[in-house]
Amino acid sequence: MATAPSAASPGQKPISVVCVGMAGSGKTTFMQRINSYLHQKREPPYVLNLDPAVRSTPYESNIDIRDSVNYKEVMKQYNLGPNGGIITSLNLFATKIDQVLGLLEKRCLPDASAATPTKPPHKHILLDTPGQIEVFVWSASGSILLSALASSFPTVLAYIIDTPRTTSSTSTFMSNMLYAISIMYKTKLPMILVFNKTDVKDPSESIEWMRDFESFQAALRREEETETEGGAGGTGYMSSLLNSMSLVLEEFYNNLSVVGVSSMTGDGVDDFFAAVESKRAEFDAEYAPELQRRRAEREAEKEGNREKEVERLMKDMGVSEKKAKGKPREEPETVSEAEEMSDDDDVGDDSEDEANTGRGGAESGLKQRYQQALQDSSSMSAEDASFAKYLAAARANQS
Ligand SMILES: Nc1nc2c(ncn2[C@@H]2O[C@H](COP(=O)(O)OP(=O)(O)OP(=O)(O)O)[C@@H](O)[C@H]2O)c(=O)[nH]1
Repeated sequence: MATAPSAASPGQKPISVVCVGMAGSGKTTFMQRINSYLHQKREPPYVLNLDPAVRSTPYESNIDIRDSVNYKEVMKQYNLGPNGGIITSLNLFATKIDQVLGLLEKRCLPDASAATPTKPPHKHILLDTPGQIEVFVWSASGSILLSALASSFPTVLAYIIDTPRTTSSTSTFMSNMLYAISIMYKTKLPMILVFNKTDVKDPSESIEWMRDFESFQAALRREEETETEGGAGGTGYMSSLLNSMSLVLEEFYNNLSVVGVSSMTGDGVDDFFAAVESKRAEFDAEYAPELQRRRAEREAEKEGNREKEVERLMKDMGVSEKKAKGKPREEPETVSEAEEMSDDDDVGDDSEDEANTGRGGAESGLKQRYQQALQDSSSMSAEDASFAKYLAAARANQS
C-alpha cells in the first residue's frame, strides 16, 4: 500500500515534477488534481505553467509563462503558426531562465542563512507543459529549461497517458511507449508513467503488457486473428516489429515507475507521490552524479580553453618581440631616418633594462604589469578576476 507524501526533512530540496504527455491526455486536469491534493495535505506546491497557448488553467500558478510572453502577439509579430508561436514563446521565456531559477531558489530552497537547517517552504514544484509535446521536449528552449531546473532541483518527468486510448490496441500502446522512451533518453531524467483516466478504463492490461511480454504477444496474436476476420489488428511486418519491440523494451520498462490515476476522482494519487519519492532517490543516486560529471567536464574544458588562449597570447607577444629583434638592420638612407633609428635604439635599451632582459624576463614583467593593473582597478569584472587568478596560478607554478 502506497503512503502519502512524508514531511520534508530539514535541508532537503523540493522535488520538481514536470508533467508531459500528448494533447488531451489530461495533463492540466492531472496538475489540478495533484495541486489540490498537496494543498489538502498542507504542503502547497510551487506551480509553474509553461504552456503559453492555454486559455485558462484550473489551478493558480506562481510563475506563468503567459505573464511574460503574449503568445498571440508573438504569432502576429513574427508571422508564425500555432507551433512556431509556442516555440518562439518558449525561446523568449528561456532567455529569462536565470531570473526564473533565481526566483525558484529564493522561494523554494531552505533558508541557507539560518543557524539550524530549516524545512524548505515547498516540498514540490509542479510544471505544466504545452500539449504539443514535441515542441517542448525537442526544442532547444525546452532542453534549456529542463536542464537548468534539474541542475538546481531533483527533477522527475510524469508522462501522462490517456489510458482509454492507449489500451485499445497493441500498436497504439507501443507507439506511446516509444514516445515515452524517446523523451526519457532525450531528457535523461527519471520518469513515471501515469496511466490517467482509470475511472474510464482499467490500466491493468497495459501494465501487464509491460510486466510480461508474453501477455503482449498473446494480445498481438488475438489482434491478428480479428484482423483476418475483418478486425483492425496488425499483420505482417508490423506484427513482427511489435513482437520484437516487446522483447527489446523489457529493459526500458524495468526502469520505469508505473501508476494508474484518475484525475477526475483522485484515485491513485497516493501511489503517484510514493513513486515521486522513489524517483527522488533514483535522481540523487544516478542522475545527480551524472549531471555533476558533465558539469565538471564542461568546466575543465572551459578552463583548458582559457589556459590555451592565454598561452597563445603570451606566445604571440613573445614571437612579435623576437621578430622585431631578429629583423636585419637596415641602413639609413637619410639623416632624419638615422636620427629616428638611433632614438628607437635608446628606447629599446631602456625598456630592456626595465624588463630585466631576456624573453622570460619580459614575460614575467608583462604578467606583473597585468597583475598590477588588475589590482589597481577598483571595479574588476568577472573576466578580469579569472585572468588575475590565472596569473596568480601561473606565478605559483613558476616558483
Ligand atoms: N474521465 C476522465 N476524464 C479526464 C481525466 N483527466 C482528464 N480528463 C478529460 O480529458 C480531457 C483533456 O484533459 P486536459 O487536462 O485538458 O488534457 P491536456 O493534456 O492538458 O490537454 P492539452 O492542454 O490539449 O494538451 C478533458 O475533457 C478532461 O476532462 C480523468 O482522469 N478521467
